[in-house]
Amino acid sequence: ATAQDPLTFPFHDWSQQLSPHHQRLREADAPACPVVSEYTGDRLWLVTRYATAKRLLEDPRFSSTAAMAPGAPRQEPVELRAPGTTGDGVSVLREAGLRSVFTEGLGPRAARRHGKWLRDRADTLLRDLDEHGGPVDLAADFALPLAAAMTSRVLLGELGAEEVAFLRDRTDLALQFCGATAEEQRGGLIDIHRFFTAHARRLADGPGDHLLKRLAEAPAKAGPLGDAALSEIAALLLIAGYPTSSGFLCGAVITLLRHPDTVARLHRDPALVPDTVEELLRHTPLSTGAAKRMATEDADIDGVRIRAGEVAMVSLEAANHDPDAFDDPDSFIPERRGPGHLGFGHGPNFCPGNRLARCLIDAMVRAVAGRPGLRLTVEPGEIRWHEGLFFRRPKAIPASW
Ligand code: HEM
Ligand SMILES: CC[C@@H]1NC(=O)[C@H](Cc2c[nH]c3ccccc23)NC1=O
Repeated sequence: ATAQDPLTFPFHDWSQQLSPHHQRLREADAPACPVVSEYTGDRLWLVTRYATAKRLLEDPRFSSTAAMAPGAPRQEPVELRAPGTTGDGVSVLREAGLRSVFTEGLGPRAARRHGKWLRDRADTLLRDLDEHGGPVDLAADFALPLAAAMTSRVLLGELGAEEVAFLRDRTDLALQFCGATAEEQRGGLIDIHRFFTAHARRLADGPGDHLLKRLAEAPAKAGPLGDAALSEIAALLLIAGYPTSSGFLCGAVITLLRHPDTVARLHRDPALVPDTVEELLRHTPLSTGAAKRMATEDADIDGVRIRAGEVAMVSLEAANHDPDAFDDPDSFIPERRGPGHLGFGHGPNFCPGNRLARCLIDAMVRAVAGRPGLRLTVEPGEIRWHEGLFFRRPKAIPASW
């Protein structure tokens, strides 16, 4: 690939097998390589090296908000914004002066508050499967219900099973590279916006102590949140919190079951759980796209000139498998020492849900380690994946004891 004949992006690596392009680009002489969006024709830069990724993500000249603005060069087929919305819930929170309520509601105290019932729920789901016996699908019957329970009780308030199914279907439709027309994808975004226009206030006023309620009740700068802002924020909690945690949890279950020796060690020594959670976040690929930042002025990244208005993307999965940062990167080694992973990004847009996400993954790991002997009943390469999703998710995880 050269600047005259750049690679198209994304690389269509819908399973946990990263595209060989990532390694090729990491080893290329340029720390940022030109790619072209397969869907928009936009020219974009792609960073795959760990060191360059960190420098770019902490550089204030590169803005995530600017990369989301209408008309910005983009990787995705359609702009992630329903008509009549800003499509930028993070800025809606900031302008309402609610960033601190938001990060507090996702912070260590919230993770401790929810940790107990999350562990109980993970354990109950797995125990019921164990007692039921026979082959199980650890996606539909374990990981997805656990991620849905977290999304409902911690983020959005008591969603019914059919509401969860509707929202999962709509986010899958909206957040994919291929598999739907642009019109259908815009329809998915509109359906999500319509759902929260109709239900955000009811959810906020409903039972439970969830983040949407705390945000609706917080004294905001310009008075309490209006319905439009509340529904944008609810859509942000869904889009940022649900396809990510459900896809990641499924992927992490597969990574764990591919390493039964680690599961056996965790059963003997639960002190290894936190390191296992971090190594799952480094090793398990989630996004098939990349974190994007627009240069707000001409900037030089490790010798590559990125001009103002151009968009540079970081493949966090490629960076997390960079051999210059992690020895033997494709091996799953919970005890490994080394730099921090980029599974939650890095810099000003570091995932504000990271504590809660770690708590969810921890609950899953403890439940699986509590019932050793659970194993995949298919080869990892035979697992089928939802093709085209921004956030990888398997169609099923066939397993048995
Ligand atoms: C395993 C689960 C999760 C993973 C792996 C994950 C990972 C990430 C990553 C890598 C980013 C940075 C994207 C970028 O740099 O452009 C991010 C951003 C974000 N995440 Fe998470 N996330 C997870 C769960 C959650 C949850 C449960 C929430 C709760 C609402 C959440 C809320 C957000 C928000 C609001 C942002 C945007 C932050 C900003 O742009 O300033 N995430 N997440
Ligand atoms: C259009 C493609 C889509 N656009 C994004 O900005 C995110 C950035 C990102 C990378 N890993 C994550 C994990 C959780 C939440 C967000 C991200 N990735 C995408 O694939």
